[in-house]
Amino acid sequence: MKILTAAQTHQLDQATMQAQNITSTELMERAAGALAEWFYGEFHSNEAGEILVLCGPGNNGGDGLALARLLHAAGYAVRVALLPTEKQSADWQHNRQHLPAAVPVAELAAGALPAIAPGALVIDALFGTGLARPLAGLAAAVVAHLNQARAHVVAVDLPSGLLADGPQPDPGAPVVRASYTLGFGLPKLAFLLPQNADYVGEWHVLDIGLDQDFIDQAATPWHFTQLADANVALPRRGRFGYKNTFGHALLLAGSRGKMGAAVLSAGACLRGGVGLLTAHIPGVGYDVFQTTRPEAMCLTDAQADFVSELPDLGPYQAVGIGPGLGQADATRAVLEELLRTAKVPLVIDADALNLLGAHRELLELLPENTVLTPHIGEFTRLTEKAHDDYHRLDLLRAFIQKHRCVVVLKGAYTAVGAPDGQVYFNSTGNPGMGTGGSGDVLTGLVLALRADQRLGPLHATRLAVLAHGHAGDLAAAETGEAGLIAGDLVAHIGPALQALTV
Ligand SMILES: NC(=O)C1=CN([C@@H]2O[C@H](COP(=O)(O)OP(=O)(O)OC[C@H]3O[C@@H](n4cnc5c(N)ncnc54)[C@H](OP(=O)(O)O)[C@@H]3O)[C@@H](O)[C@H]2O)[C@H](O)CC1
Ligand SMILES: [K+]
Repeated sequence: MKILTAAQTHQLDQATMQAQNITSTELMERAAGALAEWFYGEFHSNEAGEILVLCGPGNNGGDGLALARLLHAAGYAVRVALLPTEKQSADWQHNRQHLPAAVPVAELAAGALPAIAPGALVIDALFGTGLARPLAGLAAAVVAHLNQARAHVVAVDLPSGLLADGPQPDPGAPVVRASYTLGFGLPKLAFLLPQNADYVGEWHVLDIGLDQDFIDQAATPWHFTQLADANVALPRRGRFGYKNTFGHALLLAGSRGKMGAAVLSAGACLRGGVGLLTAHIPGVGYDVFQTTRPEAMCLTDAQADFVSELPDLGPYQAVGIGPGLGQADATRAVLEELLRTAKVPLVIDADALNLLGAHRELLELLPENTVLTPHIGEFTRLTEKAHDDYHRLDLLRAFIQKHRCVVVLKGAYTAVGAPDGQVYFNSTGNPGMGTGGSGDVLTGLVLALRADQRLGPLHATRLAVLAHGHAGDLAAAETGEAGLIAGDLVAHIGPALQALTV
């Protein structure tokens, strides 16, 4: 699914009207209908209490007026408060005229803002994608008043005051803190960034039949990967597939006290469908590794406590390095030798990323399409401290294009960046996955899919991220989010991949 800018969204509206030969009023009616359907499912008219609809002067306010009419017709108690302005959009006027007289309407005024009881339902239809500048004056006062009220706010299209696609020009200007945000057609970039989470709340995208041809042709670096995405499905295993098709992977992992990372990562690689797995680990880990992962082969390093040797890479179709590795100088040398000599896909995580961050000259050695899987802290060590989430995305795009690699920037909506600068946000996963070892599991899964000879680098990585999150969702359904541990992720990789197989 693509993510478009506010400007592209306006063009998409126009293209939809043209292609489907409908008026903007009809499109607004569809939007309001979709909003109302969501409401019927979420809040029963007997329990909703009186719903306050705050309407701005543009089409966002028009959506609010149309929704107020539909909710009133469906038996909800509704009142409307209008932001006074000199001009209103044509569809606003149409929907104002069609609002039944039985719905109370008031104009918002500075000294007389409407009383909002705690827990009341409020629909925020003040501003959407037409926001042209930070909120000030009466509009800002209304939003501040609303945020203080501790109401349940449902934002239409965007929380008012928030830009769809870029940072706030005035961080001091107020933005509605919504419990729910209901967008149309496609998610917005703003929905996916942690800095906006308190404004956006739980978001949903409602289908209003927007023109697919326009969407297909629209240029954007931003995408949203969902379970149903055909581009990231796992091909079924042919009856005559054999171990070589699925590859022989090498995993360099573990150090004294961190052998669990190697065990978890190896487990994920095996459950990810790799043909064969060999782990190269420090001597200290031999017993624990062979006992817990009898399906894998095991090479032990001359050093007991850390990895100091690179084995012959001849037999392998992909190499992963990093989980639990430590940052010994001899380990840095192994990483350097790997980068200089590997002819097969590489997956780099955890302490191997920290070594890259501490020795940035090594970044020049990264083979094309190497997969790096940093969390935000590790990414900062590779680049610089971002001043906000949008800046971090700029840094991500600059990094992937410069180094021609695939970066998995881990977070609530993990972003997979490709060497051509395209970025794919992941939709699966839950907060229970913020637990030790979760990243090691992802590394093992990416490694398995990079070893799979049927998948390209981006396909393998996006699929691994999607399946990892889905495994987390399947696991959390059994354990709850708090009880989720990384081993549960490993146990659910099989069913998660099964669900993604075509
Ligand atoms: N496909 C869709 O997404 C559909 C979206 N719809 C809805 O339409 C809005 C976008 O409507 P638009 O009229 O373009 O914009 P807004 O309603 O968000 O706001 C425009 C008006 O607000 C004024 N404005 C802008 N910024 C400020 C501000 N900081 N303070 C005060 N006033 C502001 C602006 O006035 P100008 O002076 O800038 O001209 C406009 O009056 C979208 O979000 C959806 O909700 C359609 O209903 C259906 C399809
Ligand atoms: K809004």
